[in-house]
This record gives sequence, structure tokens and C-alpha cells, in this order.
Amino acid sequence: MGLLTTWKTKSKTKKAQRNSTSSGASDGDFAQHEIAVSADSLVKQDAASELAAIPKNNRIVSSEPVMTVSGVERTFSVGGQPLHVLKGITMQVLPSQLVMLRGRSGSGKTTLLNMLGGLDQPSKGEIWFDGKPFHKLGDNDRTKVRRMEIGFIFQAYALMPLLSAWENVELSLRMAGVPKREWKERVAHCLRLVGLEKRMHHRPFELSGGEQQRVAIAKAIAHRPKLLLADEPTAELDSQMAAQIMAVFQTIIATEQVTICMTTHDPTILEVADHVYEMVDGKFI
Ligand SMILES: Nc1ncnc2c1ncn2[C@@H]1O[C@H](COP(=O)(O)OP(=O)(O)OP(=O)(O)O)[C@@H](O)[C@H]1O
Repeated sequence: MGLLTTWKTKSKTKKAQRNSTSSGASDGDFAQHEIAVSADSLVKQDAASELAAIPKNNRIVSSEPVMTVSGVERTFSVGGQPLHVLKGITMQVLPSQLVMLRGRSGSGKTTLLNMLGGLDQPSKGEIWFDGKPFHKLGDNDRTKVRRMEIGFIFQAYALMPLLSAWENVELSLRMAGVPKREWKERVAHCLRLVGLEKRMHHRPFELSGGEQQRVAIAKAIAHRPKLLLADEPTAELDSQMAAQIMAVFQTIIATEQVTICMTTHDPTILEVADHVYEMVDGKFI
């Protein structure tokens, strides 16, 4: 059985799992069985029992869209001339979905992702995140929302090079204003979830690319964001590492009730998405 078949099997079980309660087994059990193994050996395991072993985040998941984008355009001024990069984007992201934006280089994926994360604003159109009008909010208000409710993952990991995996994840809790007494348990949980409990005290240069990206994921989910945005998270990785990252994404959707929207060039990972938006020259086709 190939990797994609494995992912699909897991994907079919995940919606049922989202609504189930924890079996009470330790979350460390999952990390040992799931992420730290080779992607092929995932096939041999019972996906349902693995996921049941992970304690669920106790957030109540609404069925309302996490993100609603309507008629979004973005025009930059380049050398005094308008450059129309986004030309009327409309999309919805539902809770606990894995949504992919696919398209050639220059099609506008990163420009759109920046707007979904409140880093930039549309020239025209509306972006609603969890009931908040990102297209109307000022910089400070968007920054507050972003810090509390959105996590970012980048192609180049964006870890602090002198800090260990543990300290990198802890930093994100500090930035989000999470009380210090909660740090230890949450950092350990997030690093176990991504299968890095044995690498907690390694610094980025002591980790492989895939491991660094898993630290970046632990860091991005530590403050329990509703939405995770990932810009080409597998672009630097070989296919097996990319498969592990996608397995981690499926795990955190099931256990942390996070919603993920990512960009990709990689056609081999599209099959795990709940929805794929294909972008060509600033529009969805
Ligand atoms: N701040 C900006 N000012 C002017 N032009 C910009 C700006 N940001 C993006 N662009 C232009 O918008 C277009 C789309 O860029 P974007 O980074 O969104 O594409 P992309 O699909 O993410 O590409 P890639 O896959 O290579 O990252 C490009 O032509 C880029 O030069």
C-alpha cells in the first residue's frame, strides 16, 4: 500500500475521531507509534486506535467557516504602475479542514496566504476570520488576533538558531501571553505530538530538515491557534519527510481541532487535502 492510500485511510477515520473522546491512553504512546517511524510503516498500524490514544484539545468546534473570503483583489504599485496580483478570490475554509492552495510560482499563493493571516489587506473585497473583518481592522488589531489565534509555518522553518527545540516552542507560548505555569506541560505535549520527544533539547542545526519543520509545527500550534497557515511547508523536504509532515498535519487536525491552509507546488501531496484551490494568475480555476 502506498503513502497516499495510508493518508486516505487516516483521512476517512479522522472526522469520526474528531467527535470521539479520548481513550485515556498517554499521548506519548502516539508519538512513539506515529511520527518517529518511517512513513511506510504507518500503513501497518491501525489509524483509528492511534488517534484514539491522543487526548483531544477540549475546544468546542463550531460548524461556521473559520475563514470567508469574498471578491478579494490585491494590487501593488510597481514603478508607478498597478500590478494586479489577486483578481477576485472567493473561498471558504471550514473548521478542521486541510485546505491547499496550489499554483505555479508567481500565481499569487503567498500574497493570498499573507492576507488570510492578516499580514496584508486586500485592495478590494472582504476577509472574515472567525467573525472578525480582517479587511477593516487596523494593524494593531490584526496583530492581536494573529498572535492569539493563528499559527504560521514557513518553508525555511524560521526557528531561533540558538534555542533548543523546547525553548523555541516555549517562546511561542511566551509571545502569546500563555501563563508560565502552563508552559512545561504544553511544550512537552506539542513536541510529543510531532514525534520529537527524543530531540527536545537539540538546537536546529542538530536536527534534520524534517525534524526542524516538526519543531516549527509544534511551535506554531503551542498557543492553540484556530488556524494554521503554512507556506510551502514541504518544499525543502524529500518525499518521505514530506509524507511525515502531512501525517503530522492530519494528527494535529484530529487532536488539536486546528484548521490548516497551506500552499504547495507538490502534486504528490494533494490527495490528503479536504479541498484544493488551483490558482492561475491571481484567480482560482
Ligand atoms: N509587495 C509586493 N510588491 C509588488 N509585487 C509583489 C509584491 N508581493 C508580491 N508581488 C508580486 O505578486 C506576484 C505573486 O507573488 P506571490 O509571492 O504571491 O506568488 P506565489 O504563487 O506565492 O509564488 P511562489 O510559489 O514562487 O512563492 C509576483 O509577480 C510578485 O512579484
